[in-house]
Amino acid sequence: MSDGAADGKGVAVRLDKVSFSYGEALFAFDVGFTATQITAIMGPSGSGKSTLLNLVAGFETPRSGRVLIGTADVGGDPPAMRPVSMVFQENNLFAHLSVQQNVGLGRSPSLRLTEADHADIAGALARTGLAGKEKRLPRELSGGERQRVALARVLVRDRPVLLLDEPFASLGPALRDDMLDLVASLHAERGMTVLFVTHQPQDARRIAQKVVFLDNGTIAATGTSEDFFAGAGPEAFRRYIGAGAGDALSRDIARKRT
Ligand SMILES: Nc1ncnc2c1ncn2[C@@H]1O[C@H](COP(=O)(O)OP(=O)(O)OP(=O)(O)O)[C@@H](O)[C@H]1O
Repeated sequence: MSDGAADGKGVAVRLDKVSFSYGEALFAFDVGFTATQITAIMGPSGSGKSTLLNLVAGFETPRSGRVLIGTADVGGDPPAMRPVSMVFQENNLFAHLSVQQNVGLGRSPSLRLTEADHADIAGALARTGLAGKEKRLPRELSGGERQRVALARVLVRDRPVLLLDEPFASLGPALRDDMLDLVASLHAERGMTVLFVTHQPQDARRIAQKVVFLDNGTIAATGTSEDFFAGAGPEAFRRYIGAGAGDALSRDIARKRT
């Protein structure tokens, strides 16, 4: 792991004048993410949300600029060395490994696990509501349970930065709320810095303190989620979430304040 980014408690993440391209598609990111907060990353399809996460995770390398996690420039570190965990919309698990083994990978890529590791894995499985399902294969789980396994692995990996790339987008609304509440409570316990890509305004409002809004490969606006969802965010953001959604969210906030 890189210097300046201890396990556990979240550390700030900064993309310092980062430029990147996929052929014609250009990206310019200059943005900071506050330590120990949850920031929702929103924006139209193709605006660069996953690209931004991939630059932080190390799956992509900036053409110029620096990626800072804590005080460390991690630009030269491969993904496995970076102090981050990542959960995608799907395919987070190895199909041929049991739940317990998939979680164990968060501690040891070779699955050489100590008694203490096994105890931590059991604790993480219990914490995410998976006790009793240790021996199952991913195909023997529901979509929500598979994402719980991914979150259990995040717990045993215990890195200070968590990257979530639309992890619950394929789940129904009630289950999505359960999963978001689980993320919020894990965040309250561990205090990691969370970058949460979502298209769902209500999901961002439910758990995020900040919003970063992307448009066309750049950071179009940043602010608190309260301001964004109370209508003080930029016009482009209001257009993106739709006037109706914005009004409903404003009413919701007004109700909560009284
Ligand atoms: N591996 C790749 N090779 C070439 N182009 C890519 C690659 N990954 C993404 N792109 C392009 O880069 C742009 C940004 O993609 P990205 O996945 O970051 O957007 P996004 O905001 O996450 O979109 P969505 O909301 O649809 O998931 C898109 O135009 C996309 O086609």
